[in-house]
Amino acid sequence: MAAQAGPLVDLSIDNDGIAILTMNRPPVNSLNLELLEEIGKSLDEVAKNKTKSMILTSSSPSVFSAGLDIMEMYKPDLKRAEIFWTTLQDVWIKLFGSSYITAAAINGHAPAGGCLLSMSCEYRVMVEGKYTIGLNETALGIVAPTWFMDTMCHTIPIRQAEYALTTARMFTVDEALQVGLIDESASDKADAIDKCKKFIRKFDKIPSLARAVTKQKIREGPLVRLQKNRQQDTAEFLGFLKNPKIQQSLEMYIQSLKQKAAK
Ligand SMILES: CCCCCCCCCCCC/C=C/CC(=O)SCCNC(=O)CCNC(=O)[C@H](O)C(C)(C)COP(=O)(O)OP(=O)(O)OC[C@H]1O[C@@H](n2cnc3c(N)ncnc32)[C@H](O)[C@@H]1OP(=O)(O)O
Repeated sequence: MAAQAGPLVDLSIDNDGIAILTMNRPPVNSLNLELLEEIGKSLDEVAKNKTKSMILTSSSPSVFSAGLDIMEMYKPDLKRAEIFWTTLQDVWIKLFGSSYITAAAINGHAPAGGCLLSMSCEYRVMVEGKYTIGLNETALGIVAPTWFMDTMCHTIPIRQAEYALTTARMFTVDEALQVGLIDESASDKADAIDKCKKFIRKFDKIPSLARAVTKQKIREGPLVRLQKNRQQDTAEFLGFLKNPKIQQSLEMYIQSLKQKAAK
């Protein structure tokens, strides 16, 4: 993978007071420990500055995020893997549980962890094109953690979520729109950001405390479930990494990605 140039995230505040958080880890914004740490710090910054809303997007022209960095899971140093996993949990808790308004301008592919980040926002606009979005873990021979599943069940009907999760379904933009996995499509990134801003402006006349408490209450179930089971969730992840069959599946998957990239 190409060497990193520049910061892993960019956090800017526009004239309307909306924070734009841009992931910037070329080539595909795969979520390694350092990127997750930077996303976490930016989410803290947005919360601390009492910014009213945030739009999550990517600097890549074709990938929102490729999900978790497979190299964090392949033959890992277990101490780092533990920190990696707890950092991912923290990012999800901060984003899914945030009191400020969140929207994702999905300007490219959003598999697995990329889909999770976007589903953790309150609104999703995806750029039209040959991009796909979904939780594809079972195709890799791995099982999405319960909180990934909860997040999907919070986004689309449970029957559709079960079908999508078990079949590792990657949705096209039109299919995602039809099932409600995304809320709108857009012609390009600028249009996606505009549409996210239009969503954010819907709250101009809604008292912010009432909005925030309502959001937190409706999201309470999945959040409490992870908070109560964090250690077990981490232990399951580490146990999974120690399983030779899983390591073999990951190795084959990495090879297939590399072969595809070399074509
Ligand atoms: C059995 C019971 C167990 C019970 C307990 C379970 C508990 C454990 C839970 C564990 C859960 C773990 C959860 C994981 C969630 C994830 O997020 S896994 C990651 C899944 N992601 C993917 O599958 C995406 C793979 N990537 C792609 O499909 C494509 O790259 C793309 C569509 C995103 C973009 O395509 P394109 O623009 O054509 O780029 P490429 O040429 O494919 O890639 C460029 C470059 O990037 C490397 N790469 C791509 N994705 C990743 C990644 N996710 N991680 C690391 N690296 C990645 C790719 O290999 C290329 O590298 P090189 O240039 O060849 O070096």
